[in-house]
Amino acid sequence: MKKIKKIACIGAGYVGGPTMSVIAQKNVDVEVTVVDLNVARIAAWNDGDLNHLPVYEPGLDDVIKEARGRNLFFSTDVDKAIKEADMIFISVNTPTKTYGKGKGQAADLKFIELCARQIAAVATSDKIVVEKSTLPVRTAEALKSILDNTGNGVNFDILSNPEFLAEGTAVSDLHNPDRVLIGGEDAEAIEALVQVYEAWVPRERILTTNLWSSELSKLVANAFLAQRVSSINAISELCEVTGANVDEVARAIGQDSRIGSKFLKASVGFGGSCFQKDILNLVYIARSYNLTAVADYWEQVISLNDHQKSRFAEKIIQTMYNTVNGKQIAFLGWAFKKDTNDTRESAAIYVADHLLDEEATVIIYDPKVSAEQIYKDLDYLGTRSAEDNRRLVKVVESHHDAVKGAHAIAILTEWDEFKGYDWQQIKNGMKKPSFVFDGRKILNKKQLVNLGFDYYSIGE
Ligand SMILES: NC(=O)C1=CN([C@@H]2O[C@H](COP(=O)(O)OP(=O)(O)OC[C@H]3O[C@@H](n4cnc5c(N)ncnc54)[C@H](O)[C@@H]3O)[C@@H](O)[C@H]2O)C=CC1
Ligand SMILES: O=C(O)[C@H]1O[C@H](OP(=O)(O)OP(=O)(O)OC[C@H]2O[C@@H](n3ccc(=O)[nH]c3=O)[C@H](O)[C@@H]2O)[C@H](O)[C@@H](O)[C@@H]1O
Repeated sequence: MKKIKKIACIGAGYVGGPTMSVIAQKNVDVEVTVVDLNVARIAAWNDGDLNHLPVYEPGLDDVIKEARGRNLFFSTDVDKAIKEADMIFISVNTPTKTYGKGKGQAADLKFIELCARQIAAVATSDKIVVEKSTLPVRTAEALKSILDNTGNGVNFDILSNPEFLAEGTAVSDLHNPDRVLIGGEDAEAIEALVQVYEAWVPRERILTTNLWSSELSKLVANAFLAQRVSSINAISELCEVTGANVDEVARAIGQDSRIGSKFLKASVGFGGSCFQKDILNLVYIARSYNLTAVADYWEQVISLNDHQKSRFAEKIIQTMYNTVNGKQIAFLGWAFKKDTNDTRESAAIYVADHLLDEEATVIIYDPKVSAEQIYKDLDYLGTRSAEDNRRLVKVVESHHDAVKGAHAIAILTEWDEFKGYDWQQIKNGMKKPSFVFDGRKILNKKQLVNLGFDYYSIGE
């Protein structure tokens, strides 16, 4: 059995960076090199100041401190890393297509294909190629075809090893995964990857399947998780009109061990780079096999999520006497969830866009997201000019500056620090009546009502 000595990973993003760091941390005798075309990103991974890492994840700095320079390296020299490695992870982005056939639904595989072509062109020895990115089922077939037809006669084994980490808890998810999934055809290649994970993951948690089950399971896992959020969010609207409380309903149903208590927190809507993208991908695959009922079923998870985001924005407008024009609305949080600086598909972007259409002034504070990123997110929508976004939106460095003189506060991310603020002091500095719209259900309703806030929380 061949023991892996050198690993390369193409793509130093939210998955490639943390995943490879932990693999290196736990496999001291394996040299791990993470490569990326993005020079600034690699420079940030190599930065001596660990506060400058390109990905913010609790605990990641300690892992990097331990492994970087020992057996973990970050580089822009993709060819060299490919050439030297026995095993190559592909962890590049697979966004939703924005053009051509499948636009708005299918996964854009151009980055994956580029990696395959580069591996094929450069490799001079046998490689195990591991799909770490989330991919449509049967992508391995395409990869194999590119590698075998343009390669230098070397042997490529393809494995699927989707990643299940969640952002904000990436390091603990990687240290202690519910399961590791490996799909493949070649027993030796599978065993080589099993050995890498066995350095810290108990063998019974490493599942091996055929390639197609592994690729599909990743899309299905995300679809089921997102479906739970949309299901509870659908119930949150029903709670608001019936007098039920969605947290109480979630607790009551979650105690049923068949239902389970996790992922039942009603919110302003799910975000993140993957849930929507992966469901759209699943829908596209189902449609391409003419499975209309299956596609329609999963598409509803996204429709409900869109509804939840716009419903929250509408609630703010209606409650504030049907106009927010010129009113100052403080946003606490911009990231798609707490403990990450990632803003991709964050509900905050869409809620802000809706309010800006009504000419509200939005003042944003997020502990980890930069002003540059926030403007980039809004400009990307193309709803209004960059100039108008800067006229209507201010990004501030402290929550004090966001809430001072505000007509309303909207909670868009569940950062823990928001709970500990001096809400009496906040109230004193706000316009009256002072509204709070809690899109994350993190504040103490009784306390806020006692302080005289007009408090709205989803699902109550
Ligand atoms: N973000 C997450 O929490 C999770 C993401 N995934 C999946 O993992 C994959 C990667 O996601 P992220 O890490 O979030 O993406 P990302 O966008 O943060 O990172 C991808 C990186 O790949 C680089 N890249 C693209 N093409 C390249 C090439 N030809 N050569 C070298 N570098 C190249 C990009 O410059 C970028 O830095 C996606 O398929 C995603 O669906 C899976 C589980 C969790
Ligand atoms: O493929 C991926 O990218 C990853 O997608 C999700 O991870 P992530 O998006 O990082 O974060 P989650 O904790 O799943 O949250 C997703 C969104 O749902 C929201 N959410 C989650 C749970 C909940 O009960 N309610 C709720 O509104 C979160 O606030 C967030 O906006 C999955 O949980 C990971 O297993 C998967 O690897």
